[in-house]
Amino acid sequence: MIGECRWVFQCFPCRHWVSSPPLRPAAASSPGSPGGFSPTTSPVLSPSSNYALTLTHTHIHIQRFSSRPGKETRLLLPLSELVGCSCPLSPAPPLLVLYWYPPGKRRKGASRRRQVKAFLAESRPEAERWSAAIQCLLRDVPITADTGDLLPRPRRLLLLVNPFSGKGQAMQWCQAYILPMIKEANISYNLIQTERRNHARELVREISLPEWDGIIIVSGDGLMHEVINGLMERPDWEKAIKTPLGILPCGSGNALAAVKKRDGATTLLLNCCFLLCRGGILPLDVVSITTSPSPSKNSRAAAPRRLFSFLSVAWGFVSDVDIESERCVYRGLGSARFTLGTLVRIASLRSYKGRLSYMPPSVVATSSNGTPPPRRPLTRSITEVLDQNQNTSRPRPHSLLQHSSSHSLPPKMTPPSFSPTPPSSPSSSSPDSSSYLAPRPNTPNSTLNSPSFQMPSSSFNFDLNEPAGLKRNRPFVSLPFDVPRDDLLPPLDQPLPTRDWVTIEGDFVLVLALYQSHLGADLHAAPQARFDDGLIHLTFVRAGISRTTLLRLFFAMEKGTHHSVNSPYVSHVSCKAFRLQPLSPRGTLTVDGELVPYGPLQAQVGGGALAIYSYSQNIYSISNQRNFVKSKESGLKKYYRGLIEHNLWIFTPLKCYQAVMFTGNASTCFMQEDY
Ligand SMILES: Nc1ncnc2c1ncn2[C@@H]1O[C@H](COP(=O)(O)OP(=O)(O)OP(=O)(O)O)[C@@H](O)[C@H]1O
Repeated sequence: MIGECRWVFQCFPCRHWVSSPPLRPAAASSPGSPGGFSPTTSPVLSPSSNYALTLTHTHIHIQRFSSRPGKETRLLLPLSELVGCSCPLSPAPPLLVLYWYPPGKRRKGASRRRQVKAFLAESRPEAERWSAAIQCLLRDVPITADTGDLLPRPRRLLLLVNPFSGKGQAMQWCQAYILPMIKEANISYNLIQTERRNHARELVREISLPEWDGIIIVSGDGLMHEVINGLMERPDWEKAIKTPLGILPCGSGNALAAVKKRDGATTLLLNCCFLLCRGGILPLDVVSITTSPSPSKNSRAAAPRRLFSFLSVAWGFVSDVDIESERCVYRGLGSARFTLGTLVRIASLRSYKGRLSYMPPSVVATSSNGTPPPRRPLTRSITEVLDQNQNTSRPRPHSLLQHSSSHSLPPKMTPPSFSPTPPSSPSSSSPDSSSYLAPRPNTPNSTLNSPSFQMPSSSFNFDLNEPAGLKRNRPFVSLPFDVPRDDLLPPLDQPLPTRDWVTIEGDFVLVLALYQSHLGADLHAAPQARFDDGLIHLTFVRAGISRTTLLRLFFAMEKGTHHSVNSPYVSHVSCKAFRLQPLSPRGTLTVDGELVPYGPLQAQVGGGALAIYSYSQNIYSISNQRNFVKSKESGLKKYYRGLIEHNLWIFTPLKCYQAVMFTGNASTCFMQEDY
């Protein structure tokens, strides 16, 4: 690509430039130019401030010449750290202005630092050609002879700002960080402040989507949830859901935007804004959720509700903390509200009766031609296991459903006992029933053999058969448009299939289904999760866990090391679909942190069929690139050698600039006045 444009940008060998006559300083400092250079900030031309610039696919190579031999300096400016460039309009001098955001030093709270470098070109067309070439490289557009004329149009983004998210600083942060960077990246935008709950949802239901290259949520995860559901409520949902969405984190949880624990709030924001400007887009799983009907007098509303989720379903401890800490008194604390809420809830720990069923991923693994393989006949292996169990003198399971009370920790258990046959109905799980399923730690589709799993207290039955639920034959929820059906799930009020499902019943402290790696900026709750891995990552904690272990679990979750917390009460499994049936009369259920009607709920991951595209990028790759540039090898020589050896460096000088570099102060001042 770069090779093609050699003739566009005349190539001068460095020797030629060095011998060229000295530059005239007047043009750059002419008073009254839009740049607004004041006499104090005028660039001072001196032989020591002459630069040669070279553009490659990956870097801008800046060489500073000196009249004293051996005093030349070089700077490699990775394009991956550049947010954009510009060429101020006439009558400003012919400048090439680069907006550079190198990552901060590796210490807590370090942020990208904004640096502006401005170079004076020989003529305006040259400065414009440089600017066009750099913009093309930043947007992965091939450089051609017409590059200057055929620059892709600037991206247009719709920014939706919730002024009340987090500590209520979203608009302030917009002005201070987001809008300046977006302008520097040559992005045009419309900013709308939401006025009420569901405002964003209504907006995205109505807007003309082709006008926008993306919708950016400047808020917490709640607004993202609204936007996704607004898109899914459109008649053209299939196309609408492909609209790139981005989140610039200004909420208190900021799970989707979370990248690194050590990032402070504004650091995270700057990193996300930078990635947004660079436009990396990744697919993101969407999970289809069916909840119980809202408790409403309206009979039409008495059908199960369908909604779409990008982050989590929580029941028990996690949803309690989330909802309780939303009170005004906690709000001002920002993300610390979750820490305080956790401590308060641990002090008064509750447990809830319920039944959790899930379908392990192996059941729906697709064959090479894309069709699901025939389901494995699990019943056979169950029978085998049951036969084995009948021959052993194992104790019978002792259900806790009778003697544990909701909203309180169960009393000390009597030793567990096990029974060989599965329960056929919820009532059969009583201790008096003789039909129990023996725990089967090694059944093929069970995750009981996962390292994190150990047989817990006697409070759970493991059941691959459907525990009969309510058999009312209510018609399934009618959807506004033909949104995709859940192919792995029957309607919520009908029993689950009798095979392929694992069911756990008993007292839970929490059930958390997460499809992203983070539950909050500092809760790395599913470290194995990837944006589009097509999996739901379930964590459930059973009653009986001590407060200390629970606290240890949450502390470990901050670093994502909680899978190594060894407790028989804690389990981590992955699945494609799950159903949760709370049996305690009261409790809270949240989807993406938003309260949903309390009652049975089921979910299925959309996989490739239902994926939104999120403006995000693996930030690690960017930092790795930087590490490579600043690798332990010191000195540019070694770096060049490394690049050449790795075939990454294409040294194609486009133009050796006769340029003036402003001092740090002058260029900063220029940029501030330019806004
Ligand atoms: N102008 C508004 N006034 C009141 N509520 C709003 C407004 N705009 C959006 N909302 C609602 O506020 C709720 C919380 O917003 P959001 O999730 O974005 O912030 P947060 O709760 O601080 O962040 P997080 O979800 O990351 O903890 C959402 O349910 C959203 O629907």
